[in-house]
Amino acid sequence: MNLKSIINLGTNQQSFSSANRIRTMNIIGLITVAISFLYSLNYILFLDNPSVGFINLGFTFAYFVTNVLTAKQQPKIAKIWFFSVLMLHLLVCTNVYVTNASGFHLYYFLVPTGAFLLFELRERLEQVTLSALAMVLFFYCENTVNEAPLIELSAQVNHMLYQSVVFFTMLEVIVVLYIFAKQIDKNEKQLTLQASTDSLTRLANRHSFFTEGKSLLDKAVAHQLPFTLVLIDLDLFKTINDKHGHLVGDKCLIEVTKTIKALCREQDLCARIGGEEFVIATPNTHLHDANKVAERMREHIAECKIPLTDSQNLQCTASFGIAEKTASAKELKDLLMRADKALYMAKENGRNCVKPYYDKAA
Ligand SMILES: Nc1nc2c(ncn2[C@@H]2O[C@H](COP(=O)(O)OP(=O)(O)OP(=O)(O)O)[C@@H](O)[C@H]2O)c(=O)[nH]1
Repeated sequence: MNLKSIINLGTNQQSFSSANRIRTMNIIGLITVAISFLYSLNYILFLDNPSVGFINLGFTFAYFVTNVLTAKQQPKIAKIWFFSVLMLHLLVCTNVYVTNASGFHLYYFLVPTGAFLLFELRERLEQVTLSALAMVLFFYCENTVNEAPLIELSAQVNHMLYQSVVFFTMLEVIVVLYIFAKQIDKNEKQLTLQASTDSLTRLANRHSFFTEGKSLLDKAVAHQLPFTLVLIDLDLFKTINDKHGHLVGDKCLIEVTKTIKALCREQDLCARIGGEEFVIATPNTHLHDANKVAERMREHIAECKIPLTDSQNLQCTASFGIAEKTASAKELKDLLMRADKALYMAKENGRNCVKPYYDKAA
């Protein structure tokens, strides 16, 4: 089991944001285990106090239980357990091992930050209760003097410990914020992708086509470059759905997408703008060139075989309407209207053919 799979423990079957929180809990759990272990070694090896070192190893093990609980799909219990162990540990450190001059109780600052970042938004009670408890315990530790600490520390060592607490607190805050900033960035990218992509074919959706297509067309107009729209509509698709079912219909759409994509260039914008309607925006392309590509696409679609059974295949065809940008059609909606008129002619002409729209004014 590598580090990545340990970090991902318990994230199966969780929603995207819950999985992120669990992952972060696992990372914090492991970091805390490491820090607590280092302190244990410090007590045993450098401060010559094995009993405190071994008590601390017990806390180290307790922190590790957090990761076991998340692995067992108990994320909420794992988080409550982690913060409870942390707060008890800090109390023991400050009021049993040493004194508040060590600054151990400053670690209580991590509790509200951690609780609000790690618990789900709906787990308000847990967030508020743990934060309030951390505040109470911080002030309790700050205002009580441990008269009989298990380890007597010099002012210099206390100062060193105090600095190490501040260092690790800052480090943990930085790591947590970094992880969350990365997750937010990843979530934003995923949401943007979902909002602009058709889930079945993974092509750009209607909304995305109108924004990206407009920008491509505007560039073509500004630089006086050719620009052509190819509108594609599967023939008698309703019959395919009715005869073979929607799943076969979906397979058909996926196969047609693959065929179209394979014949598109990098700069072409391919989108699914309706149920069985696709559009390709082809920058830097004249009508006659787009016509050739569309003709090739039509042939490839008609040759495409969608397996129904071991011995039976389904073949479908598509009709094409093409329109080029002209002086009288410089808007995406004008071009789409013209391509749609040409497509209507293709359907009228018996389907499975390509029809260009000729601008009479041109
Ligand atoms: N399987 C499947 N079918 C869809 C999807 N979106 C739309 N459809 C179907 O596509 C069919 C479109 O039918 P029509 O608009 O009548 O067109 P057509 O049967 O292709 O006829 P022509 O365009 O005249 O050749 C309808 O039956 C819709 O239910 C989808 O995502 N998956």
